[in-house]
Amino acid sequence: MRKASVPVEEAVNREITRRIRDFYPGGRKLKYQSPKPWEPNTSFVNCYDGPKENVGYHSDQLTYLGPRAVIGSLSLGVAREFRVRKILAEDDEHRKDDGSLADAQGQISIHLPHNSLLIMHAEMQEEWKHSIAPALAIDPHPLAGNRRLNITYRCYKANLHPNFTPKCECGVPTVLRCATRRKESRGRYMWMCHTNYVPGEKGCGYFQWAEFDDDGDPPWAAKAKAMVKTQQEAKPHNGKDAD
Ligand SMILES: O=C(O)CCC(=O)C(=O)O
Ligand SMILES: [Fe+2]
Repeated sequence: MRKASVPVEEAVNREITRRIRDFYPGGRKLKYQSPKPWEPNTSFVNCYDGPKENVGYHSDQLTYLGPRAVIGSLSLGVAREFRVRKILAEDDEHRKDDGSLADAQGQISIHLPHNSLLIMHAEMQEEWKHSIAPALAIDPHPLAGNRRLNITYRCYKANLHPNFTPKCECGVPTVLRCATRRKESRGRYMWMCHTNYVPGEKGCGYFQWAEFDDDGDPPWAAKAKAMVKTQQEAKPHNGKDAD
């Protein structure tokens, strides 16, 4: 996982630069996107054992990643299908008479063969949902058999550690979400009670709009940086001290 993170980091940074240059308005990074090179410090592994195992449509949690997060996603083993669809506001004009949004949401399928890298760029989690569809049939892989392994590389921001983010009335660190439902608030970020998202549990209903500067850092970024630096300096040295 660590070994692969090196070529993944290089490829992702190369593609971020290319995307900004060739596709973003004015050749500039998006508002709230980090201007710094992408450095993954966290990864998650998923194993899909057999064709039926899947993950439904979702966007990834932004709580520790912050706005406009980039995620590198490595596929190993059995080839599977990654699907993406656009998130539309509930009041979007695309809604059909029967209330469905299916047509406008579209659906794009991306084939993910063994050893491929998919990059979820800065607009992905806020504007799109993604899933791994169940497969009707799969071609077994010589090493992995019926399994597909997926490693997502992510960059957790030190200033979004729960030591710094707002806590709700339950006393628990809140989660960061992006508003998608209503046109007027679409694209704004909010801190919300985490328990609201635990099935069967009622949270305290805590809600606060989240503010970020142009580079996606929260208002407490300078304080957080100073505290992280102090903690690092206070840590005992790992190497041997000189005699
Ligand atoms: O398996 C994949 O390619 C996607 C996994 C995923 O969406 C996730 O871990 O959030
Ligand atoms: Fe995901």
